[in-house]
Amino acid sequence: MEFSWFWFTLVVIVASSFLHRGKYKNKFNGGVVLNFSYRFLVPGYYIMRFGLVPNIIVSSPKAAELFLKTYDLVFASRPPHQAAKYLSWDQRNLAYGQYGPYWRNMRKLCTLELLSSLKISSFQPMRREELGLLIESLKRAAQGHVVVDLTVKVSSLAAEMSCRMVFGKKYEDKDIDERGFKCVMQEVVKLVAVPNLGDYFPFLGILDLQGLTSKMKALSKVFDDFFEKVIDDHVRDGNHGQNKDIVDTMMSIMQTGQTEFQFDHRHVKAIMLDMLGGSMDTAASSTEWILSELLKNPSTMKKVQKELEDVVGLERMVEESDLEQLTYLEMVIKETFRLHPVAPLMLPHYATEDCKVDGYDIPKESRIIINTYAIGRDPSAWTDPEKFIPERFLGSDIDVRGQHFQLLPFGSGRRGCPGMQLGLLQVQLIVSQLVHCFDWQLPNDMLPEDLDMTEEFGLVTTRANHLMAIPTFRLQK
Ligand code: HEM
Repeated sequence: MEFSWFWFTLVVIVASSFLHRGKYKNKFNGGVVLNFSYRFLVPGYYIMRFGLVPNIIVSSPKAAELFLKTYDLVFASRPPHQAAKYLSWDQRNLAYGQYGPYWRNMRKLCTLELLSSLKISSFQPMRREELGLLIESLKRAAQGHVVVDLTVKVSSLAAEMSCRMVFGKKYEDKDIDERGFKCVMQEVVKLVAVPNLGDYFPFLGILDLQGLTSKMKALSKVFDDFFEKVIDDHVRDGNHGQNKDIVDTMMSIMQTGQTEFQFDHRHVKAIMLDMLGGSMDTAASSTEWILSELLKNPSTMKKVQKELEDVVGLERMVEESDLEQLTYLEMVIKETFRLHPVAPLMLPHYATEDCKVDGYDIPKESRIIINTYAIGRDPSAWTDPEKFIPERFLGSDIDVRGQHFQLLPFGSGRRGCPGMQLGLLQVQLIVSQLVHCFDWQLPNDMLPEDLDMTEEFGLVTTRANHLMAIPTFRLQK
């Protein structure tokens, strides 16, 4: 049998959790959870020692509210992390930045300058153009009654939209590395998610037993070279007036020195990776899960299409201005986020001081893992939690913006996703356009109930198998 570092690491970490079991047994109500799959964790909250690091697994809405709202300030940091060190220019980015004045300033800069409503609207023509190109290619597939790999199509669309938003243009795959842009990005997401012995036994970090650090260093060099080239291109081409991409905006900020903190090439590069990492896989995977649920539930698909017919009509394509009227689609999206949160364990939070939560001691330096997958399926919060029922949101005020702790696809509190508005917009737009322009049929006469919904676990949870379907164009023009 082939030796796997992944399983070896998990075994070592679990074994070490046994050794420390006694220490925390009386401190917290859960004892040690031995099942690693986020699917089976029991609602509530548990302490589990991975290596030398205490981990709190939060898997009920009530517990999530305590950690993300009541004591948000104590848990608003990120743990030290090998991947963050090498892949974020020494934690200069937002996603893995430690809580403090630097992170607060950077967060303000991202929210106000890079991800504001104004900035998001400025990319509207680009989104329309990229989606238009996809629709044209699907129309050709529809004419030939060809099976389409929706996983590939949607992830390419998300990647191109992200590149144009961040860099202002599409780079060719070979510009970054012979493996291609998407592949290199996926490697980052994978490396960040792999359990790393160095994170749980810091004294082992230097030995790099799994070879992860050397991979990270190599990848970081690839990104560093590529991002320097992007910066050079922007310096050479000058800024693009009203149509500034994200790099243009950051370069202006850097050149005018308007920040109250140091902001140089390293910061620009770290934020570039955040924006790409934050927007590419999340939007693609959310879209893929929504389409999967619609294909699996044809009556729901019909209702979404009927709503689109009523709001948009069959004479034209969907415009962004139509989206707020698509209330049934909104329920479908919420229901899919509940069952398939794309970041099922979010990003880890970190206790910056000892804290008593609900009467239990949480030691300083604990990692807090919010299990949104378990929360979305918590039977005390949801009736028939395993069933896909968008109508459950009819007349309910539960939304996805972090105020309702039973549904947290974007997190909540200080660390909640700053790209939520953009992410939601992209997902609503792509899904509505695809189901408005086309009827979809599963290949090989597959029945909807036979569609495989197996997940592939990672920082972002994708389908284990690609989603394949045959389109038929349904608009009158
Ligand atoms: C459907 C799309 C998206 C989903 C489901 C999603 C989900 C999330 C989640 C769950 C977190 C972690 C929250 C926490 O740890 O408390 C997060 C953080 C983050 N997201 Fe998103 N996201 C999406 C789109 C985006 C987009 C479009 C961007 C930027 C262009 C983005 C940038 C970020 C960043 C920078 C963070 C780290 C924030 C921090 O640590 O302060 N995300 N996202």
